[in-house]
Amino acid sequence: MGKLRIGIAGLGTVGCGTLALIERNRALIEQRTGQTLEVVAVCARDRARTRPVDLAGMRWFDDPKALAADPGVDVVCELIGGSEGPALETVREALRLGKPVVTANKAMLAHHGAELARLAEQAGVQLAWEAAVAGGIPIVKSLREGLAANRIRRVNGILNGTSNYILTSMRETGRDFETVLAEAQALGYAEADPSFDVDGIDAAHKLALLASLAFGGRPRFDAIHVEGIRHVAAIDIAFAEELGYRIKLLGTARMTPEGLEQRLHPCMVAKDAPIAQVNGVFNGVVVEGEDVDAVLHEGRGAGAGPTASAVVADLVDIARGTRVPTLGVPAERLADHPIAPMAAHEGSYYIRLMVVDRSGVMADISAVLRDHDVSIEALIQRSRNPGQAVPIVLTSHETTEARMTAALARIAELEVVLEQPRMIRIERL
Ligand SMILES: NC(=O)c1ccc[n+]([C@@H]2O[C@H](COP(=O)([O-])OP(=O)(O)OC[C@H]3O[C@@H](n4cnc5c(N)ncnc54)[C@H](O)[C@@H]3O)[C@@H](O)[C@H]2O)c1
Ligand SMILES: N[C@@H](CCO)C(=O)O
Ligand code: NA
Repeated sequence: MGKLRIGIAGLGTVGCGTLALIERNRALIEQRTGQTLEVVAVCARDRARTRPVDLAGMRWFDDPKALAADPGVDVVCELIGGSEGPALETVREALRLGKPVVTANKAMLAHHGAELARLAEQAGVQLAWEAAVAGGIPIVKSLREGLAANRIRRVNGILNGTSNYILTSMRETGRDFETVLAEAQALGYAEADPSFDVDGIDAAHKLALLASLAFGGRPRFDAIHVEGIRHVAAIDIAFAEELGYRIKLLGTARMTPEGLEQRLHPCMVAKDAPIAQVNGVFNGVVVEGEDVDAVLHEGRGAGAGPTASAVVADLVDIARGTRVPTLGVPAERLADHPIAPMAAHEGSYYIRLMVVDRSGVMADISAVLRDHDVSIEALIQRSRNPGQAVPIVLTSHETTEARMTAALARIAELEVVLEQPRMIRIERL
């Protein structure tokens, strides 16, 4: 039986999960590939650390580039993380030496995907990255292979397990943001720097990659409008519930007459929309193809097991000799699409204002909205607390982002408005 000799760089949540899965499903994988997957070399920062896996018989490296260069390693798993530095150097080195690479590193691919795809294709080897987007959901395979016949209309996704876990837990248990974030970190869901999770950066990395697969362009992280969940307050979660919505950190990519629209921000989605039922660490991605129509993908988006499932599936592909262009089209044929400006976005909005409770306030606010041609769909102003701060919540009919942001800037200047207005876009799915 043939043997695939694997080097694993990075022995954290994903690296140890991968080692454990290869060990546990050895016989199954041999049956499916006709090959033995054998981890022969490993690398991490701290050799002395206690780990939940047995490293006996594996060569140890302190330097991941040296692991990549080991002549006894046929395929390199980069499970270190970070868009630059050791992860990127290790992948470049492996590809330069003509070795296939498996990575879970969406940050690196969002910034250097086109260059690395070119290197892999020049070397004639696979650069596989199923684990980088939506953990255990085979979304890369789905878009790149299963839906390859379709012109894609739109991709919508909950792409960060940590922030979905936080939003779900805040809604269901009323616990505060910091407590739930600490729990997600302890469960191995969060990035090394958790602000990547809560500020939307991690999900935007993934959106750039899905948009690349869906529309055949080079990944453009810099072109994404990104907002995280720090400003989503318990009061907004409660008002959303009352209005028939759930708040989700959602990524959207679609082609518009102005160019490729890519945005990643909290959204209100109808409570009964399938994506509104995607809770906790689960991710959900809806791909709309012209021929297939909407395809919903759902599964665990983070954690050792689901992520290792994707890493090992990529190793199975490599053992089988599968050859697919890294980003779905050959690297030299990746397009450079024009980017639709966020100001051109059209949609409905939820607005929350904290105002002084006194007569004439509503008239002032309505006048500004009227002057900016923004029409109100619904309004909630319930509590009476004369002279004190009270919330006013309104939802708008369809308008443009340009009109809404101009109106909000003006509203923020009104003397009766006590805090920065809060705005959450409403997404119709
Ligand atoms: N944790 C998840 O649920 C998850 C899911 C999907 C993708 N990812 C991605 O997988 C990668 C790894 O994530 P993780 O959660 O396992 O991280 P982690 O922090 O648990 O582990 C990182 C590992 O890399 C090692 N490392 C760091 N710098 C190094 C260096 N200079 N040289 C050698 N080793 C070094 C560390 O020692 C550690 O063993 C990241 O790209 C992450 O974005 C993580
Ligand atoms: N930190 C990421 C890991 C999976 O990519 C998340 O929470 O989704
Ligand atoms: Na995946």
